[in-house]
Amino acid sequence: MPPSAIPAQGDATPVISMTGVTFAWPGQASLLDIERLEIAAGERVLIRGPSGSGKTSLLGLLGGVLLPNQGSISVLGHPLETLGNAERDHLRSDHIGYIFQMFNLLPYLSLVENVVLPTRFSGRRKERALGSAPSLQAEALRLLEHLGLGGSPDLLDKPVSALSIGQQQRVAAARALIGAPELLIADEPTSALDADSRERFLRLLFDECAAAHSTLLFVSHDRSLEPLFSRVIDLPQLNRAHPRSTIA
Ligand SMILES: Nc1ncnc2c1ncn2[C@@H]1O[C@H](COP(=O)(O)OP(=O)(O)OP(=O)(O)O)[C@@H](O)[C@H]1O
Repeated sequence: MPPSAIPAQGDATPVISMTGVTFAWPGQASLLDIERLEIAAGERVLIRGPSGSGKTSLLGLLGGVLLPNQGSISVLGHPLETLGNAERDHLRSDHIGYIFQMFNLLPYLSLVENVVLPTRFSGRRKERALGSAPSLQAEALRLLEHLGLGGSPDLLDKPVSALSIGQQQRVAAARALIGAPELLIADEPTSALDADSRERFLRLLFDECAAAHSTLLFVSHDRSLEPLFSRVIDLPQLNRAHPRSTIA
């Protein structure tokens, strides 16, 4: 069954399931050795660990961009190792929204054009976005407004390169959320912000994830964020390749 035909999953199907996964970058020592990890639908999970502990690599594995040396990773009940490259691409674009570390916004596009981008690669997300709004533009504007970028038409006309880091982060969040993907993955998107802005952004993100029924996987080295999440996974503790004691 192609991933675009993945049926709606009940809450009992884990959004992510990893078993016996090992991963090393070519020519390097083992980076990840995870016996078991399961993330249920609706969880708000913080994956914490110091710089270099493998957080971004783990996200690459979960999105099927990297392949494990051993073990099995399932996303929405689909073992990634059973899918070809094109099927993994479909699974990713249809069901996963990303907020990247550096946001990866396209500077020559407007805010709204950046936000609707995932719907150009995923018919499913386009359909879902149009299910709740009269047009993709209207849905993009709704998300931008909910994430605190409404109010000023001047702002919407600016190139994204002229936005502050906090504003770019909100555009990146709206882009990840459009079309209500089941899984939202955020790779340390708040590290450039002060503590108040970080918490404000996270609360908006949580509200939007809840509205879209999206499970949130948020990666950070920042311990102060822990109380905000429903579950905290300490990567060095989970990881047999680099247990806590061996990482400075
Ligand atoms: N593209 C790559 N090619 C080769 N090795 C890499 C690559 N990306 C990461 N690594 C290696 O994997 C290790 C873990 O990197 P990773 O980015 O997964 O950690 P991280 O916990 O996300 O770090 P940070 O918090 O600094 O972003 C790095 O020390 C590096 O040696």
